[in-house]
Amino acid sequence: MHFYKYQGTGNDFIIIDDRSQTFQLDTTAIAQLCHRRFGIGADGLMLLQNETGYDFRMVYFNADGTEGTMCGNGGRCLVRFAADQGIVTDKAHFIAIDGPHVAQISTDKIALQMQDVANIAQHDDDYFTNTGSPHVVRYVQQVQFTDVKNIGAAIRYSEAYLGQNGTNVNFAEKLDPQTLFVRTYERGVEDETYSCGTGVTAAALVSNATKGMSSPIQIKTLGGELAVQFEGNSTDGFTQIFLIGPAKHVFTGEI
Ligand SMILES: N[C@H](CCC[C@H](N)C(=O)O)C(=O)O
Repeated sequence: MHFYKYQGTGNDFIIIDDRSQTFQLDTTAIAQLCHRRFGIGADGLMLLQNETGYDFRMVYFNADGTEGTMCGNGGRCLVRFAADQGIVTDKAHFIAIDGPHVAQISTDKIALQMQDVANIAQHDDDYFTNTGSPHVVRYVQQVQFTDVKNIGAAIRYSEAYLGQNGTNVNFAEKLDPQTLFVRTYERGVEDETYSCGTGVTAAALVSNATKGMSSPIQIKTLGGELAVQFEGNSTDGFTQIFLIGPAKHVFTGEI
């Protein structure tokens, strides 16, 4: 089986061209491929499939082999892959688990439109929203010293979020009026990743609602820089949300 490895701000993915729709691996086999010691190593695995009326369909599996909800960095990487394969040129229109998406393609960046976000909930000092995947946003003083893995896991498995199969957890620090530093514990990877697209999108929208930050918001992650652009506000809802940043081919291989 031929595979491609891509990364977007250090969130890394195995991509398989499944336009022939012959992919058959089960949860255990996908988890094995994503394993960093026994496999290729990745935060997730994606399939690019054909879909009538769209340029392609995005199918996304987490590193544990389970099918995930929307993945923003994965979406950006799959758009870059589609461009590299000649499936799209400067624009992409695809369908993912949370519905249709458009993306604009340039040499160094992919700007991916995310689903509209109607509301943000507050749970004690934390905020919760769904940007295609469920996300908690917690503000901390010095995010570089936060124990993301252990505190993230405690929130992810806490009673409050069991109902929606757990949640991803973002720790955010406002660095200046336009910039956030965000670190994310990812459900399905069950560890911190270098960056999470739906997560930084959630952190940006929550920061508009609670910290008065306006669009575009620059985001620093362990894997690099992203930007989130949007219209609207938490009262009327957010629309025209774009996640913008680099997405790159790393290598190609054969299993
Ligand atoms: N890394 C992804 C999010 C994956 C969400 C997944 N962990 C889940 O909750 O199913 C991103 O860039 O948006």
